[in-house]
Amino acid sequence: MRPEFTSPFTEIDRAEWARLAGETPMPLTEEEVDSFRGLGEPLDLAEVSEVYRPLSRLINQYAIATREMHQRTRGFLQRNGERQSPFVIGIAGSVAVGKSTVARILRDLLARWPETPSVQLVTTDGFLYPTRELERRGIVHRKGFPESYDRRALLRFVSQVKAGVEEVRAPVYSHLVYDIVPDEFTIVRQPDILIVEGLNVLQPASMQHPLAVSDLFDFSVYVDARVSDIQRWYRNRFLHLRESAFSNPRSHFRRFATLNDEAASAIADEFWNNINEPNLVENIRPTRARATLVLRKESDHRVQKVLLRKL
Ligand SMILES: Nc1ncnc2c1ncn2[C@@H]1O[C@H](COP(=O)(O)OP(=O)(O)O)[C@@H](O)[C@H]1O
Ligand SMILES: CC(C)(COP(=O)(O)O)[C@@H](O)C(=O)NCCC(=O)O
Repeated sequence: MRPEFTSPFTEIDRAEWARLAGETPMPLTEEEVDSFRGLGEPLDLAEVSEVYRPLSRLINQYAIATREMHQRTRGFLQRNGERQSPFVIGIAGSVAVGKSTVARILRDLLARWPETPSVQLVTTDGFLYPTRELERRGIVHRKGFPESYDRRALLRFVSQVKAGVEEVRAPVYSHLVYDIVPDEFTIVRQPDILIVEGLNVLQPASMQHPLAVSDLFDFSVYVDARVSDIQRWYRNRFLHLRESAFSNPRSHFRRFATLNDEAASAIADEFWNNINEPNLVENIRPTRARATLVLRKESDHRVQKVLLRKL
């Protein structure tokens, strides 16, 4: 008889999860929470305290345990002088699900633990091919799909940080001009924790790419929500961006700044239906089961359920 399929995750509801913060202090002020909040997200102190404080405690436990495992391995190899390699966290999920907010909160909370004062955050958009190269490959309308990234460069970058290279540079993407910024870099200098945030960070290895960046993660988070909710968040954010980013004369989307709600919603839905939802369904969501932990958001953006990998 075939064994029953069992979920690799333990499910924890919000109330139980909130209790798991234990004695972890709640160090953030209202102003700090404001500064992490993404456009259109109702993040507040209660959300940080009940969802992200327990998560920061759990990741701290993983970081301590991983450090000990590395020490034991170095002891076994009789290479005790070697440097401790950073703990690497991946954060995945759809466009407009709020990954950047989760990443910014974790960067701040994790840096408050005495074991990991230096936490650096990098988003994978810097590893998108520049528009010129997307054009050459005929994939301009596939931005955000796995093939639109220089996966080798991303893997090289994370490998070098993990190997303890003193200074490693990541290219920078501008949402405003919708392209890579020439000669601008984020410099990563031997952090205790590196957070890598992006749509496709949990993609598995393949014949063509035998090692994936996800193979270098010590912990990963998938930010999850219903597709219909994410579409609504995407549309609302697009409407909001008309008054801010799109009004900037340098914005790639400046032609949308003067559209009324109806016309702008139609454009947002077109982007969603042609690019972002297919990418979510075909590439991103299938990687959810590979995460260490899934944060499940309800339609008000609040996390109501946490899934933690048990196998
Ligand atoms: N067209 C745009 N112009 C300016 N900022 C944008 C644009 N699209 C997205 N952003 C910003 O870029 C960041 C990343 O967005 P996204 O990739 O959708 O991930 P997420 O919403 O999961 O953080 C967010 O802070 C978002 O507000
Ligand atoms: C830049 C992105 C591909 C996300 O990059 P990430 O940092 O998640 O790798 C995405 O936010 C985006 O702009 N997608 C293009 C389609 C759109 O504008 O909706």
